[in-house]
Amino acid sequence: MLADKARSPEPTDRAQNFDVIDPSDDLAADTIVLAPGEAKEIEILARRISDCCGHLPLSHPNLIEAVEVEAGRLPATVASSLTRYREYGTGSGVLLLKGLPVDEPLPPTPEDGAYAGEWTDLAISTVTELMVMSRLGAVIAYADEKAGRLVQDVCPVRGAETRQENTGSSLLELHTEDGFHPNKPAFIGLSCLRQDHEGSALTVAGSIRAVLPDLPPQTVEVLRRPLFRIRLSSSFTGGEAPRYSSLMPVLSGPRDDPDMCVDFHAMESFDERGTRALQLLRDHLLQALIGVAMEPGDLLIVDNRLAVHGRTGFVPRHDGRDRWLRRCFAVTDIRASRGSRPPKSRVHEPL
Ligand SMILES: O=C(O)CCC(=O)C(=O)O
Ligand SMILES: [Fe+2]
Repeated sequence: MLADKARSPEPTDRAQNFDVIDPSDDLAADTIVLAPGEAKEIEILARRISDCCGHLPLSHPNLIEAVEVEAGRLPATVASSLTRYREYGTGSGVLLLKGLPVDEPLPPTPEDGAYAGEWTDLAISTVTELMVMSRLGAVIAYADEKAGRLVQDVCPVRGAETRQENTGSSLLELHTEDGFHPNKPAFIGLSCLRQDHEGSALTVAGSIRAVLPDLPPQTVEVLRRPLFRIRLSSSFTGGEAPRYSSLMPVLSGPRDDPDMCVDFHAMESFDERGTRALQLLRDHLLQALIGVAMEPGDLLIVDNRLAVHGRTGFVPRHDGRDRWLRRCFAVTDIRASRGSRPPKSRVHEPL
């Protein structure tokens, strides 16, 4: 549903909010709400993994294998919705699972953006996310980013408020995750451990499927040309001199159901038509954004080939109870990246 233009935020609000958001209606078709009994079943699977493999690091191949075996035992409703999502995607480009089991009591939200305890302290949510993502592909990470952790913390860090990274708390611009990476994730899982204090932060997403019919044909033609490049995220370069992807198109693949790779903060075109086409694509995506106020037990899975995502701004308090999501990536072809990973490792070597 489109927001009333008359209610569009004033320019000063733009640092915190996207113009068009409807948090509720549009996502109902792409939301699975688990019954308490199903959550319990998943919790039992997760405990089984922490019992057998709690002594292993999370990225150990034996642990990943055990996760994939248990993922085969997920409740049928969850498993079949994940199979359908993997095969066909959704119009919104996301799937939202609600009511997943969570760890209790929860430790304080990490102050520095990375949980310092053992993964077994958060065994239920960690293994649950890994099992779900394993039904969509092979879970992977990047050594360059977040210390190569398979399940990463997403929480506000003092001093990083305005950074275009998930450690920030002002508006996070729409982006394909790691769009500059030759082996970018196909799916991103964002699970919620703790909501922001005001319950106002929305994870937003916009799908090419939602906007393609309305994009002018000449804009689509420009977006299909390799006129664009993406600056590597500062989480990859660690603040060193900027590095860029090679030139790429924004849209690729079949004309009636293309893939999209775009980043409205870090992508540029040297061609004026490219710059205009990017702006028009963003305008259309803003009109089609869905927003989710992530609550504990939610897992939002973004199809990174179909949809961009971002986040509205929020105000952290740094009191140990700030917003806390956990992120996990999956690729559909693990063999494709074998040259960039050590043997048996799911963690990509630095770019
Ligand atoms: O904080 C959010 O809701 C999204 C953050 C994000 O884009 C990410 O972690 O990749
Ligand atoms: Fe992201």
